[in-house]
Amino acid sequence: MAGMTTPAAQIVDAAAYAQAVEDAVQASAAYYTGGTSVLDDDAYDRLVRGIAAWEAAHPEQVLPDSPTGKVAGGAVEGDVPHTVAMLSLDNVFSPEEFTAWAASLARRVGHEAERYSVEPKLDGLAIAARYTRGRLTRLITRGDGTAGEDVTHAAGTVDGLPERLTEPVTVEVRGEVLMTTAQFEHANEVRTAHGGQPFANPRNAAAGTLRAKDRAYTVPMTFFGYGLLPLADTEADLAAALGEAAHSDLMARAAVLGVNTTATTAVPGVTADTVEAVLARVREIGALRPELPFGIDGIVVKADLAADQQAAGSGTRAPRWAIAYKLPAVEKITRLLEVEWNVGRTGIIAPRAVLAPVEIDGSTITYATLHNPADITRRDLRLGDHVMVHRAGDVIPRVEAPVAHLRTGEEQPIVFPAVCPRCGSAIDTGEQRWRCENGRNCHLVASLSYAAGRDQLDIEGLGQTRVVQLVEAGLVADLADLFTLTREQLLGLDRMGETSTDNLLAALATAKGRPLARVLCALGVRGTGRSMSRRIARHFATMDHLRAADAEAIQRVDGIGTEKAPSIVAELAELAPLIDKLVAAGVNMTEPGATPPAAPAADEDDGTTESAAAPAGGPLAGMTVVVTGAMTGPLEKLSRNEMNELVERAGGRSSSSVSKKTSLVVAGEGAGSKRAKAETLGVRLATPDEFAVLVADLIA
Ligand SMILES: NC(=O)c1ccc[n+]([C@@H]2O[C@H](COP(=O)([O-])OP(=O)(O)OC[C@H]3O[C@@H](n4cnc5c(N)ncnc54)[C@H](O)[C@@H]3O)[C@@H](O)[C@H]2O)c1
Ligand SMILES: [Zn+2]
Repeated sequence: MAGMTTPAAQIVDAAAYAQAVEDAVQASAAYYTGGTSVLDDDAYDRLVRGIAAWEAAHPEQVLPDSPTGKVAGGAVEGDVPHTVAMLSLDNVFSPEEFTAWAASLARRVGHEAERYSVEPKLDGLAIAARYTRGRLTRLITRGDGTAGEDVTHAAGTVDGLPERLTEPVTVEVRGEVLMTTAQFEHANEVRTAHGGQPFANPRNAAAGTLRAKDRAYTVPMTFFGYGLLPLADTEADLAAALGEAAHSDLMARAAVLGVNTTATTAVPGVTADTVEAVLARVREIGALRPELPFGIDGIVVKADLAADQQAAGSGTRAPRWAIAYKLPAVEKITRLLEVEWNVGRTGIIAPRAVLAPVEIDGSTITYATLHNPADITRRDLRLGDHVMVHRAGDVIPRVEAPVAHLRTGEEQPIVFPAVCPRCGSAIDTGEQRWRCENGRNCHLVASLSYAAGRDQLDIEGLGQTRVVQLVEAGLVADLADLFTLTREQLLGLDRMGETSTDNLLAALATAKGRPLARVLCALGVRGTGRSMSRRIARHFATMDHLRAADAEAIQRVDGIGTEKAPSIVAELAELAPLIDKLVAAGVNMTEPGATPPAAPAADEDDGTTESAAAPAGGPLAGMTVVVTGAMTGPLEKLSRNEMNELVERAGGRSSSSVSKKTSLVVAGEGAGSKRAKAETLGVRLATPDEFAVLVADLIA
């Protein structure tokens, strides 16, 4: 995440400068008040950088309305004066820029900052909550920094901002009001049900909702505190204590008072003693960002000690003792050109948005997921809409919502298919995700290619082209047909010589002996992927035991809940004829090394029985292992899936994320954030070679 400072907009003359100032002020006003800016953050930042560059070259022409150097770009006002100014933050975009900032802070303070506090930069809006003798009496927005707007009407709709503190103290709590992803989805659902336009993203939704009065409905938001300070009538001892406390102590104090803080999240505020430690934490928070249930746009680093903060002081726009380390923007506005309906290997018909190409965090995005038809309706999307597109990490990009006030009236409704776009069969619309009634047979090529893939039955020589050939020749109508192919049938195909025929037959014979976990995965039971298939196979040991299980018994498998269990039962029922056919063709239906679960005793029906199938011993017994980076040495040829299988064969549990519960991280070359996280958490690390020694008996 180095050096992605937004390039400046090019401003060529005074007229363009004046226009840019007007545009920026307008966008800012919309952004902070109603949540309807026509610019995404990147476009806004580019504009402001262009304005700043022009002003640096033409200092005598700076317009009084210019957004530079002002809180909220000077675009908002308020009438409730703040006790202490509520400022913005300056930004850095790279480790180098952060290091330079830390050095400049050291020069101001006279020594290096004693300690830093490192917190996520929550992407909502700042608010001051005043408590009088423990009761919430006033809510005020940041406004222009000196005075804000009274939004006390929102009290009671913000989770984490209690109406009463646990102690009868008089204090001001500052923090961010935002909508979690779930709250945002809910807000748009409620809003569109009331005939309103959906909000483009959670931040806009929070801004619009906080200021709205007298709405027919309320939608919840969430508060995270990041400041605690005295008010004019705060008791003197408490006022003095708050003024001298380190930021980290104030946060602990806020939590004790009952205020929500980042301590409750996957990215709690921490302290760090050195610039290196700060940067390590920045990397960790950046890596966790795609998984967080709320938006963050960076990391805030503060001098932790009150003395250091006082020595550094504040400017008019931002304090000098804190800095925002910005992460790349994950949202851009672009146009929705078309919606495609694609049939997947299990017959699911999924809508996909075709977008005007847009660059987000270094990648050009042209497609985004639209989930399902109900989701399209809920978001009130139309063809031709400007849409906010979200993309974080490796997660598939998604359309958040239309930027509804940019509509021209030319937008067209999205037409849902009446029949399967692939085979013309009827569509089962009974569930959120629509499905072709032809099921797995609709897109047979996709389902067979998947089943033959490396992490499933691993049938060498059976690539997509060959699958198409077999299907078109009418030799294969389902997965089981593969295993009854004859030499003559194969030799009759184009480009199939003696050697390739023998090789394919040998590969099919090998595939018949794969463990149950691989067979389950190849069947493509909806709602189960590779690791879930392994857990199910280990738990039940044989297909017969699995097929005999009801929803309750399936719920005993780690990670299967009340929702998933019945759908797995239904899937297995649907697959029964195919499974019978596979058995008849001689395909293995057992999991080596696993033992079937004992019938539950009459007195233990609490559903918490541990899997009896896990091998009792093994070199990794009781350990949770994460594999990251490229494998080398004896493990070089193993895919990530095969590494996870190896971990489980050795009695361990494989996991993809590092936490305090992780026992071991196998870190190969190129391991990044997971290794960093293991190091900060003190989790044991092993190289691929060291790990190979540990499990030597299993890889012979
Ligand atoms: N799209 C638009 O039209 C538009 C218009 C104006 C501004 N913006 C965006 O807003 C940003 C600038 O806004 P800003 O002045 O609010 O500043 P900022 O968002 O860069 O930083 C200051 C704010 O960070 C927040 N914050 C979150 N977590 C915090 C923590 N742990 N500690 C302290 N503060 C924390 C506070 O609300 C604080 O006011 C830019 O990124 C810009 O792109 C966009
Ligand atoms: Zn179909």
